[in-house]
Order: sequence, then structure tokens, then C-alpha cells
Amino acid sequence: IITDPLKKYMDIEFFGSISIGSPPQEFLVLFDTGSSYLWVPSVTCASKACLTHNRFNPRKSSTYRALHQPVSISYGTGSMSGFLANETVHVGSIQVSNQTIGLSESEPGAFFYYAPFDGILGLAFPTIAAPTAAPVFDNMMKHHVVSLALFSFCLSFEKNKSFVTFGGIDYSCFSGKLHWIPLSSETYWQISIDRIIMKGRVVACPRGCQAVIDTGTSLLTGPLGSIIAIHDHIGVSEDSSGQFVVNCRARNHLPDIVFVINGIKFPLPAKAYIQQVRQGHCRSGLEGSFFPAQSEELWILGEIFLCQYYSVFDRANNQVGLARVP
Ligand SMILES: CCOC(=O)N[C@@H](CC(C)C)C(=O)N[C@@H](CC(C)C)C(=O)N[C@@H](CC1CCCCC1)[C@@H](O)[C@@H](O)CC(C)C
Repeated sequence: IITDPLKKYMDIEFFGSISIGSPPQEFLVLFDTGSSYLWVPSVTCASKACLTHNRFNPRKSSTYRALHQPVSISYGTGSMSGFLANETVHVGSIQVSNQTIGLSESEPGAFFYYAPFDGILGLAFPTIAAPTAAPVFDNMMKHHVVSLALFSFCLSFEKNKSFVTFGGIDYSCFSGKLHWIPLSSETYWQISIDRIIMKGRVVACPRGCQAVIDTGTSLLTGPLGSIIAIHDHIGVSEDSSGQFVVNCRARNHLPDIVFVINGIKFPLPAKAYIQQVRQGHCRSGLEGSFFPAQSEELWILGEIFLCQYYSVFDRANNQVGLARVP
């Protein structure tokens, strides 16, 4: 069981350190259950985002093997393009050999420029990556370097108290029952929500909806219409810049948003979904997402939710475990 301490960035993202190559070159990566590639900047990348981050130099690694295959990955926020290679990776004290990694040559836009991490370590399913690019955890399972085929996230807004654990469940992170939820799709960590209620009334997702559990998303996002309905229900208004601002005192009396999943109620208190941006200024952490029309409307349970619930990602049984953190 390896527990990798995660650092916190402005309360919205958690990342940890890994090393690639021989001798090891160190990188900070965001552990993202919403994608499946591991990539870091390449020394040949000239994007501003690369020049301000650690870059991998293949010439300094004896285990480097070029795969002569391009790669481009787009996220909700940000994208990269580059090429694939084969290397030895170390996550904590786990060595993962024969790992396909991405090396970026272009990282357009501002998201990566300001990011406090260098790259991304994807922990979603192999189905959303190239067939030759098995995700890191798939390799951990293949090489039997983890005792259990699962990993878990203990995220907390308290300083230096967030961990990702590979191969085990950290019972010190939660109290009460761990509820298992079957996956509705093995691409993202995708589940079905039965309905979303507030004060005993259905406010969204009346006939069920799909959600992904995503450590790579800061907020909690849903179809725009549903988010507006919830905001109307709690009296949150949009300000001139389109932010859903709310009086900070509301944090003490707004109702829980209850996600009913697999028949179990998962309440999200106002203290979790109303964020203090700065002294006296609060905003809603619920965001309307603009998914292209053809793709079904996905809810994304990001850090806002995952700081309230300890999450276990179980590849052996294709299920997610959620337990209320104390
Ligand atoms: C206040 C708004 O905060 C953000 O937008 N935060 C970014 C992350 C920040 C570190 C830049 C975010 O939530 N990005 C989501 C936005 C998306 C939900 C519309 C995303 O693209 N997350 C990436 C991982 C991110 C990508 C940017 C770099 C950090 C990792 C991935 O999990 C998704 O593509 C998965 C998909 C199912 C939505």
C-alpha cells in the first residue's frame, strides 16, 4: 500500500510527486480520475506553460524508448499535443516499468501556464486512451505491485491532509459505512444518480442522470438548466461576471443538496457547496457545464463533493466506494 501525500492548490486541486526515467527525473502531477494518460512536458516543448515547469529529457534516461506515435489530449479546461514513449515510472515507492507516457510539445492556453503541477496522471479506464497506452494503474495491477486492485482519495481542505492511496483503503480517513456503487460505464468512473433533492423535494435529475467522479475537477458541475434551478431554489443570483454569488452568512442556513445514488442519500452541506472566495465574498461551487449537445448531460462530482466523501476506486469489481468524512 503506497500513500502519496498530495499538496493543495487554492483549495481546488490536489497533486503529488512522481519520477520518470533512469536516473529518475521528478515531476508534480495532478491525479485525475477523469482521464487516462500520464504525461509531462518534454524538453522539446516551447510553449510558455512548458518553460515554467519541469520538462523530461529523454537523452538523460537509459530506460527511455521512443514509440514514434503522436498524442493529443483535450480536457474541459486545457489541452496538450506531443508524442508517446515508453519509460520506467516511480509513484511513491512503487516502480512501474514498461509504462507508456505522453511527452508534450505544445500546451496552449493559460490553464497549464498557471498550474502548480507539471503534468497529469490519469486514473480512468484504458478505453479512453490509445490501446498502446495502458494507464498507470493498469500497469500497477498487471505487474502485481498493488495488493488490492483499487486506489482511494482522502481529500481535505486542511493543509497537507490529503492523500491518494494505491492498493488499499485508509480507514483512518472516514467514519461510518463505505457505500459501494456499481459503475454505469467503464470509461470515466461513471455512475447513475437516482435524483437530486433539497428539503425533501426533487430539484433536479427527476428521472435519473449520469455522473462522473472526477478528482481532476475543482467544482461540482451539471447541466446548466439544472444548476440554474438549484440556484433559484436557494436564492443564489448571477452577478455581472456570470458568477453565482451568495451572501456568506447563507452558508449557515442553506439546505443540503442531497444526491440519491443507488438508493443511498449523500448530502452535500452548504458549507461545502458555497465557497469563500475571499473575506466576505462567497460564491456557489456549482457550475453549469456546456457539454456538446450530442454527448449526454453528465454531472461531474469534483473536489467540492470529494472533500466531503472518502472515495475508493475499485477496478477489481468496477465499483466506487463513498464514505462520509468526519
Ligand atoms: C474554478 C474553476 O476551476 C476549474 O475549472 N478547474 C479546472 C482544473 C484546474 C486545475 C485547471 C477544472 O475543473 N477542469 C475540469 C473542467 C471540466 C469539468 C469541464 C477538467 O477539464 N478536468 C480535467 C482534468 C484537468 C484538466 C486541466 C488541468 C488539470 C486537470 C478532467 O478531469 C476532465 O476533462 C474530465 C471530464 C470527465 C470532464
